[in-house]
Formats: sequence, structure tokens, C-alpha cells
Amino acid sequence: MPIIETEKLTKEFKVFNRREGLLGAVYDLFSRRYHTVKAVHELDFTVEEGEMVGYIGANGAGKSTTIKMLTGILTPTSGKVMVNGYSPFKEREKCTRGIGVVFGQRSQLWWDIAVIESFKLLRRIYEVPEKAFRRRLADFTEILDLGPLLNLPVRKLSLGQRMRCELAAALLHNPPLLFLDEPTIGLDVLAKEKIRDFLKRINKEENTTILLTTHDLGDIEALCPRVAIIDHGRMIYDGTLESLLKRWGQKELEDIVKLIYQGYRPEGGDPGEHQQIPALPGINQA
Ligand SMILES: Nc1ncnc2c1ncn2[C@@H]1O[C@H](COP(=O)(O)OP(=O)(O)OP(=O)(O)O)[C@@H](O)[C@H]1O
Repeated sequence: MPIIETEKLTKEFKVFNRREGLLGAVYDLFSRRYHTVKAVHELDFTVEEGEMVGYIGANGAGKSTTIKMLTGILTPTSGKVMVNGYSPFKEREKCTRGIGVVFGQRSQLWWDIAVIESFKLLRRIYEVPEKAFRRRLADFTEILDLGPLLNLPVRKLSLGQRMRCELAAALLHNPPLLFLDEPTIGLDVLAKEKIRDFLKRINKEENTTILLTTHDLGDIEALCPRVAIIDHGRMIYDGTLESLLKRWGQKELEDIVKLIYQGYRPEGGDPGEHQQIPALPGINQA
């Protein structure tokens, strides 16, 4: 059974059109006008256990909205979604127990208390047995070098230090599925390398499935054999990184991504059909 399965998953937002100026604000009080934003459109996406998938797209493409639906934060407008065998928004608690989430821009740790106290609180929330918790904590402390950080309040940690703690926090309950949203944002090269090595290790040793959203294509190249590209809410590529590079006759993922973000579309194709993008006209296929 796939660990993530979506069928025609769609999310629309109704957005209020504000009129300009004071007079506009007065008009708005009496007649409101809206338009609809299709953030995610009929997404068919399947991830098998143990995969590491890079989920990429330009700003506003629909990545966060997808992740929010997969983690139960947002309710879809239509379509189906199953994560770990549960509906994330209907069975949110059960679903949450089987996932770990790291948002690079936000923290799941309590800002003013020591890191170890946050970990202990998370242990209680996820009902992790004491023995299993101690064992995992010892492993993470060693691999991620958390020893000197455990007794510091989170607000005193550097970004790189905090990200290592966030990863440990997301994995303390040993979830089979980990969602990562910009996990290396703002980190220096060595800190990035440490995080990437750790992710490879948990994927290999524990078969943890990882869905990685990032604008850092180095993360994708280092970690993800499979790439899914979303553009204006539609999946326009889902396949191996290798075949993406071959099909476009390019060596660098960055070059392909730039072309896609600049608006190149497959000739005569419907990008909503989950198809792979052919080579650009004029560019030799590998
Ligand atoms: N709560 C909301 N209300 C209205 N529109 C929204 C809301 N959340 C997202 N959108 C819109 O949905 C679209 C997709 O947004 P989303 O945040 O999923 O993009 P993203 O790919 O994660 O972008 P980024 O890389 O900038 O984080 C955008 O047009 C955005 O403005």
C-alpha cells in the first residue's frame, strides 16, 4: 500500500478583492467581491514506503498547500487523500502519529524552555514509551551532535543548531513518513551537509519515507532519486531525476527548473495529465 496517495486532489481559496482607498473600503462594507485561486488542481500523486521524493515548484506553485492537505492542516476542496492509510483531515490524530514534520521557517519546539524539555513534552504527546524515547534520544544526540544543546532554551540556538533539534523532535516518535519544508534554508554548507547525511541515514536504516519541499536544488540532487514538479497547482512532471535531466538534454537541474519557472509548457499537452515534459525544442536529447 502506498504511504501517500492522492486522486484529483484540489484546493481552492476564495479571496476577497479589496477595493482601493477609503471610499473603496466603504464600498467593501456593503458589497464584497471575491475571486477563486486554484492553489492545487486535480493532483494525482503516489509515494511508496521508503522513497525520498523532492517536491518542487516556483513561489506560489502550490507546494505548501499540498503539504498542508497531506498533514491535515487544510481540508481539500475536492478529491481524495490518504496518508499512512488515514484521511489526514478526517482522522487527523491517527494520521499525525505516523508523520513527522519540519518547517524550516517555523519551530515545533517551545521557544523559552530547554530543548530536552521540549523533547520530553513531545514524548508525552506522542505517547512514546520511556525506553524507546531514551534509545532514540541517545542515537540522535550522537548522530546530530546534540549533547551541548539539550539544556539550552531554543531561543539561544543558532539556526543550524535549531534545525538539528527540529529534526530530532520530528523523529522521536519514529514516524514512517517525514515531511520537510525548506529544512536547510539559511544554513551554511557544513550544516547542510550534516542534515543531508542524517536524512540519508534515517532513510537507509529505518526506511523512513521523505517528502522534501525546497528551493535548494542541491538538497534535491543530494537526496531525491525522484522529483515531482508542480506549476500553477498542476503536477507537470513526476519521475526520476535522472530521466528529467536526460529528457531535457541538460546537465543541471537548475537549468531545467529555470526554464519551467519561466513558463515553458509541453507542446499541445495538458500538464494536468501528470505527464512528463518532453525535451525543449532546439535542445538535443541525451
Ligand atoms: N490561505 C490562503 N488564502 C488564499 N490564497 C492562498 C492561501 N494560501 C495559499 N494561497 C495561494 O495559493 C497559491 C499556492 O500557494 P502555496 O503557499 O501553496 O505556494 P508554494 O508553492 O508553497 O509557494 P512558496 O514557494 O512561495 O512557499 C498561491 O497563489 C497563494 O497565494
